[in-house]
Amino acid sequence: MEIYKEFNFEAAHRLPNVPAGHKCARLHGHSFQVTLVVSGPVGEHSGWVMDFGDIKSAFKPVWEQLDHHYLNEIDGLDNPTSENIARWIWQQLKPGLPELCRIEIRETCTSGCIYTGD
Ligand SMILES: Nc1nc2c(c(=O)[nH]1)N=C([C@H](O)[C@H](O)COP(=O)(O)OP(=O)(O)OP(=O)(O)O)CN2
Ligand SMILES: [Zn+2]
Repeated sequence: MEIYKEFNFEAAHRLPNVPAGHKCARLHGHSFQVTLVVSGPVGEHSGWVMDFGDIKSAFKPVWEQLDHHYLNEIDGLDNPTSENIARWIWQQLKPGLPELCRIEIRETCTSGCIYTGD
């Protein structure tokens, strides 16, 4: 079964590799939304795949690096597209949360990406 936990972080970024004149080359900010999906069997006694609180605890040190930061300054995020943010979060989180199976990033109400670690 899959379970998920949703998070928000506020951050600024600019995209350095967009074509000349692209609006996203300018410094701007988003209220990013992150959904972390974890997969596993439902425990016979616990009745859950994992405590939602354990997902929150695992993400906390990663979230602290992102929230109210200028993403381009973070090591590994010099081109902070949604896709690269998802991959970066995956790299930070997967070793300590092996049950992680999907990350969804929403940059705006209409834009985002889904990453499954491929
Ligand atoms: N594949 C990607 N495309 C774009 C990314 C990205 O991370 N991956 N990022 C941006 C910008 O950061 C931009 O802030 C968000 O893009 P966009 O959806 O164009 O934002 P709008 O709110 O202006 O969208 P509208 O629906 O057109 O109002 C750009 N592209
Ligand atoms: Zn943006």
